[in-house]
Amino acid sequence: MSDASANKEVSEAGNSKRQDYLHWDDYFMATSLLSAQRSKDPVTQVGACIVDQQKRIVAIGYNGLPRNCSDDEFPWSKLSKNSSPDSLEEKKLYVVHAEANAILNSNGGSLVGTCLYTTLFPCNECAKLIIQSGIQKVFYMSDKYAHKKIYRASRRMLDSVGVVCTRHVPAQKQILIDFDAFLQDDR
Ligand SMILES: Nc1ccn([C@H]2C[C@H](O)[C@@H](COP(=O)(O)O)O2)c(=O)n1
Ligand SMILES: [Zn+2]
Repeated sequence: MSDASANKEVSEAGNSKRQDYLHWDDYFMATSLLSAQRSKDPVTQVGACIVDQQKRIVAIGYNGLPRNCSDDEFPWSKLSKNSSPDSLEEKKLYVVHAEANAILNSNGGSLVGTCLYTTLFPCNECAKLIIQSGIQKVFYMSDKYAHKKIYRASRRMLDSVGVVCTRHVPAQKQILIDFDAFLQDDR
C-alpha cells in the first residue's frame, strides 16, 4: 500500500479505535454458540469454550457422539412413551456433552482458574468434571432445564464449592457473520 493510500485510509477511518468491537464475554459466548452449530442433535445444540486467565481460548466443544461412533447409526431421539425402558435407542446413553468435550479437548493441560462459557447450564455430570478440573467460573446463556433434578443437583454442587455461575447477558443483540460481505473488497 502506498503512503498516500495508507494516509487516506487513516483519515477515512479516523485515528481512534473502533467503538463497536466485541466485548470479551460476548466473544467467548459467541464462540460457544458457533461451536454448537456443529452439533447433530436435532433438538438441543450446545457449545462450550474454556478460557484461561490471559483470555486465551484453551478448548472448545459441542454435544456429539464419541469419536468414531456413527452420527447416522446411533439414535438422536429421547425414549418415546411406548418404547421399552430397556431400549438402547435414546441419545442420552451416547452423547458426550459440550462441556465434557471441551474439558476433554484441552489435552490434559491444567484448567485450574479457567472460565467455562456454555450455551446451556451444565448438568450434574459435567458439574463434577468442572469441579474436578479446577474451572473457577461458569458463564451460561440458557437455563431451560433448571427445574430438573440433575440441574438442581448440578447447581447445588457448583454452589457448594464456590464455582461462580453467571447468566451471560449479551452486550449486543446479534453478531452477524457474513462471508459474502467479507469478500466484497476482494472483488
Ligand atoms: N449442559 C448441557 C446439557 C445438555 N447437553 C446435551 C445433551 C443432549 O445432546 C442435548 C439435550 O437434549 P434435549 O434433552 O434438550 O433433547 O444437549 C449438553 O451438551 N450440555
Ligand atoms: Zn452435561
